[in-house]
Amino acid sequence: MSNFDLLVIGAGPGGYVAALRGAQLGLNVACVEKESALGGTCLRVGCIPSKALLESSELYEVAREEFAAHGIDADGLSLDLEKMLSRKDRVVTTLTRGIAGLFKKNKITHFQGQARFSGPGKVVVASADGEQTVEAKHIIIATGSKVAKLPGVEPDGQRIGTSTEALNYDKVPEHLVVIGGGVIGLELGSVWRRLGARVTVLEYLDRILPGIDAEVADAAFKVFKKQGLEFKLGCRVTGAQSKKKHARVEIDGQDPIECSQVLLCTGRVPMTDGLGLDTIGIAVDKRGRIPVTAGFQTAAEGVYAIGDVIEGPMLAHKAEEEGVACVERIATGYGHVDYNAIPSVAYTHPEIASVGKTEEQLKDEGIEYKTGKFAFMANGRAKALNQTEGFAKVLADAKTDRILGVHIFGARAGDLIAEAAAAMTFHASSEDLARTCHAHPTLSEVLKEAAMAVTSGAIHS
Ligand SMILES: Cc1cc2nc3c(=O)[nH]c(=O)nc-3n(C[C@H](O)[C@H](O)[C@H](O)COP(=O)(O)OP(=O)(O)OC[C@H]3O[C@@H](n4cnc5c(N)ncnc54)[C@H](O)[C@@H]3O)c2cc1C
Ligand SMILES: NC(=O)c1ccc[n+]([C@@H]2O[C@H](COP(=O)([O-])OP(=O)(O)OC[C@H]3O[C@@H](n4cnc5c(N)ncnc54)[C@H](O)[C@@H]3O)[C@@H](O)[C@H]2O)c1
Repeated sequence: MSNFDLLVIGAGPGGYVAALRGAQLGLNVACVEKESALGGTCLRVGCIPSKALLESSELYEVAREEFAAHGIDADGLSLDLEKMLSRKDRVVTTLTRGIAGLFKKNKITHFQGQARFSGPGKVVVASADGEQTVEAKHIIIATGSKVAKLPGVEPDGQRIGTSTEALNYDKVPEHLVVIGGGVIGLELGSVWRRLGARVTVLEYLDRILPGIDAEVADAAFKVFKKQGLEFKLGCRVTGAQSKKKHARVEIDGQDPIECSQVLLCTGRVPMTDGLGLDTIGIAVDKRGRIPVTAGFQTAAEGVYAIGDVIEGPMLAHKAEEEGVACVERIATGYGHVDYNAIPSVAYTHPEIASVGKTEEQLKDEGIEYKTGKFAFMANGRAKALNQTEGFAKVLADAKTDRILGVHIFGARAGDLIAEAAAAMTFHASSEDLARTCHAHPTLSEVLKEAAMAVTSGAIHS
C-alpha cells in the first residue's frame, strides 16, 4: 500500500495542474488517471484537438475565399483531410507527453487505472494488472465531465456521435446535423462547414450560445448564417436514429431531417461514475455535481473537488485556477479564485469572448450601468487584416465606473479578453482602461476605444 500527502483523481487541466502545484509546494503527490494519456478531456478530446482543427480549417477557408483579395493566386487548392487529422493528433500527443514529462520532472507518482474510494483516505486503483490501494492525507477529485444524454438520441459512434467522433470524421460529411447551438456545436460545426459540409444547427432556444451577452450572440448569429451555417432555432430534438444510408433526426412538431451525420452537443454533466462516493459520505446535487465549500472541501474530511465535477462554468482554465487554489489552501492555508473574472471564449471566426456580467444579468440584478461600444470596422489593424466584423462592449457601474463586464465579438477576441480579465481582477474602472496606452496599430485599441466610449467618447467613431 502506498501513502501520499496528496492524491489527485483525474489528470485533466484541474487534476494535473493541482498535482504539479502540490509537488512544487513540497508535497509528496500521486495522480491516478484511467486513460493512457494524461491531460483529460481538454488535451485528448476537447480544447486542443478542436483548436487544431479550427486553425487548419480556417487556413483552408482563408486560402479559398480571401487569398485572391490579397493578390495571391490559390488555384489548385485541395484538402488532404488525413494529413489535417494527423497534424491534430500530433499536437495532442506532443502536449499529453509533455504532461507526462512534467510529472516525471516533479517526481509525481502516476497510477494508470480507474480510481474508487474504499473508505476515508483510501482509494482503490483498478488496472489491467489488478487492484492496489493508495492512501493519502488529502485527496482531490478532478474527474471532469462526460457528454450529457439526450433521450431518444443514442450515439453509435458511426452516424450519430459526440464531439469525440466529430474530431475524427474520416471524410467530410455531406450533411452534418448538429444538435445544440452552444460552444461545441458552433466550433465543430464551423470546422466541417469550412471543409465543405452542409451544416444544420438545431437549437432548442430562440437564440444561440445561451449565457453569452444577447447582443453579441445576435451579431454572431447573423455572421455565422452569412458564412453558410444553417440554423433552426426554437427546435427541440426528440430523437435520432441511424439508418443504412443516412441518419434521421426527429424534431418536436416539425418534419424530421435526414442527414449523413449527427453531432450531439447538448451539454456535459459531471463524471462521478463508479467513484464510490457513498463510501465516504458524499452525495451529489440534483445536477450530479459534488457540493463543495469555498475552499473546495467536500462533505468528507480531507477530500476536495475541483473543475467540471463541481459548480461553475465547464472550462479548462476555471479547473486550473481551482486546482492551484485548492492545493495552495492545503499547503499554505490560502488560495483563491476570482469567479467574477473568469473569461470564456468561443473559437469561431470571428471569436467571441467575454468576462464578467452580461447586460441581461445586470438588468436582472437591478444594477445601473453605462455602456461603451467600438466597432472593429474603425480599427486600422482590423482593416489591414481584412477582419472588420464585430465590436467590443464595455459595461461599467453607473456610479463608480468599475468595469462589470466586457464582451468582444471580433478578430482575436480570445486574446483581447485577457486584458479585460486583468483589469477586472484589479477592480479597474473603464477610465483606467481608457487611459492605458495601447500600441498602434493593434486590435487591442478596439477595447481601449470601447472603454473610452463609456465616458469621454471614442476618438475614431
Ligand atoms: C470538444 C470540446 C472542446 C472544448 N474546448 C474548450 C476550450 O477551448 N476551452 C476551455 O476552457 N474548455 C474547453 N472544453 C471544456 C474542457 O475540456 C473542460 O472544462 C476541462 O477539461 C475540465 O477539466 P477537468 O480537469 O475538470 O476534467 P477533465 O479534463 O474531464 O479530466 C478529468 C480526467 O479524469 C479522469 N477520470 C474520470 N474518472 C476517473 C476515475 N474514476 N479514475 C481515474 N481517472 C478518472 C478522466 O479520464 C479525465 O482524464 C472543451 C470540451 C470539449 C468536449
Ligand atoms: N471554447 C470553449 O471554451 C469550449 C468549447 C467547447 C466546449 N466547452 C464546454 O463544454 C461544455 C459543453 O458544450 P456544449 O456545446 O455541448 O453545451 P452548451 O451547454 O454550450 O450548449 C448546449 C446547447 O444545446 C441546446 N439544447 C439542449 N437540449 C436540446 C434539444 N433537445 N434540442 C435542441 N437543442 C438543445 C441548449 O439550449 C444549448 O444551447 C460547455 O459547458 C462549454 O463550457 C467550452
